[in-house]
Amino acid sequence: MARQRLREARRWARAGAVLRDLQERCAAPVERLRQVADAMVAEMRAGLASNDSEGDSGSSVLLKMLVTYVDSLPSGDEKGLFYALDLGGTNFRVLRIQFGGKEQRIVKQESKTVSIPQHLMSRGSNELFDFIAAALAKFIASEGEGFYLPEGMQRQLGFTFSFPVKQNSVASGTLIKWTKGFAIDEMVGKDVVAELNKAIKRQGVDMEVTVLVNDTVGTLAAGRYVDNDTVAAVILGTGTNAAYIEHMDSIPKWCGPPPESGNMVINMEWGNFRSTHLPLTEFDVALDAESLNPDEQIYEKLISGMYMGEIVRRVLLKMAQDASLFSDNVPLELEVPYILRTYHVLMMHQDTSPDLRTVGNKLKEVFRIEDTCFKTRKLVVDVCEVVASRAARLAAAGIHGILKKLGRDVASPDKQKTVIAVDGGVYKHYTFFAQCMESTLRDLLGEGVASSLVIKLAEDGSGTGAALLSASYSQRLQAVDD
Ligand SMILES: Nc1ncnc2c1ncn2[C@@H]1O[C@H](COP(=O)(O)OP(=O)(O)O)[C@@H](O)[C@H]1O
Ligand SMILES: O=P(O)(O)OC[C@H]1O[C@@H](O)[C@H](O)[C@@H](O)[C@@H]1O
Repeated sequence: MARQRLREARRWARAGAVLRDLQERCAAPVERLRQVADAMVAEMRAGLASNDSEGDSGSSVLLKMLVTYVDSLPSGDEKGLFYALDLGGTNFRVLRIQFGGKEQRIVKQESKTVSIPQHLMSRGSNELFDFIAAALAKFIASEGEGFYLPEGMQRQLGFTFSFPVKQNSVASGTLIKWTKGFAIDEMVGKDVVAELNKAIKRQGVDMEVTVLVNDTVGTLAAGRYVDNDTVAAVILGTGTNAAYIEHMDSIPKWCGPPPESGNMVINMEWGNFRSTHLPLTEFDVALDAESLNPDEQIYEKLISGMYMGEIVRRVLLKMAQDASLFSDNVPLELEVPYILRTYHVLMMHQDTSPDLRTVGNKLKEVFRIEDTCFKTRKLVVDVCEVVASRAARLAAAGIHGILKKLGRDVASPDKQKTVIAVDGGVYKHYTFFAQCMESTLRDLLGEGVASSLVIKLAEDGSGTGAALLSASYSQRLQAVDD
């Protein structure tokens, strides 16, 4: 018995050592976050100055700081029926909105979400776009009461594409590289609007793509539609990214006449950020090496939904191997990459039951680990907390970087309000993450400055924003034709 207790004590000591090491390596104190924010600003400047950032995925510049050709955001006067197609990392959505101008704003809106079959993420581009166009055709066929298309008008579509694109105009652009779980090699370098248009034609649908935007740009447009003080948008979903409104005189790589507004929305593609100040662990290094895009999107792999669950799994696997945390043999499912979703992590992390019953159920459901004791469940929660806290704090540092670049990290004499629109399944559903990110931002800014900063959920903003931009740019084209 005594030997058994000794063995037991040693096991817990080893498991505890893995946790303490993780806590040390994931530590993101405020001073380190300030260094991350400063590094983000430096990379923003580099991406705005370097032309090679726009082109190939092999460019030396970390942040592509992509010019979006969106130089003016919705005025609120948008009128008419517009469609949007929002292709994200996990789902895609089709939506239609009847805009009623300044007074009526959004008169009616309908949408349908479709999860993207895993196999379509790595097959041919025709299969992916035919699948999307077929869903779009079906959705258009269900257009009912309350949506009015003027006689002879073609239906118009805003296309939100949540991957890095080199824009050639507001309505066309070529795929620079895939990220998250996509890997359709033959599509890299192709014009994504041309691919969609061909698939729409194959469906016999008469529709024109009037804008191509990143989901951060769509979210920014949607944020601005409800609050004129919106200056940036952040996505914390399957992947992560940010867009913001830059002044033309701060974009050295821009050549040609400046747009009338004097502003340009920049798609930062901040997921590709990296810095020696980022707290990386052996688990992050191994995850990156075994990912679809090794050595890329390092910041994204630390903070977004596709990866948080996988990091937690890797830590639990080490605890199982080094300390026989769950039993003498390692459960087979614990070795399966990406079997643990961020969705599971938030469910376990936010378990308030006295015996952590939800944690026990998730361990059973995902890894077929039965009869865990409270101490084991508590350790699992502690691992979730470390991974989610690091992610949320690093996201706050990124936002602090944008505020610094815009000079909005200091108190303004007129107490100017700054709004940042945020969307994505992690921010929307992972309450602890959102709260930790916002409290970290307050620590970084200080209460004075933080009191004029608003972080606002722009629910499904990327699709709404794409429809809005489709409306505002087609009206702009109309004005030019008249
Ligand atoms: N309750 C939840 N429901 C759906 N996704 C969630 C939830 N909680 C966290 N997530 C995470 O959010 C990500 C999906 O983000 P979302 O913005 O919905 O899709 P997309 O990235 O395709 O735009 C996934 O990585 C998922 O793990
Ligand atoms: O909405 P999602 O799928 O989480 O995408 C967020 C970001 O994911 C990144 O991987 C893409 O490079 C960005 O373009 C995108 O904005």
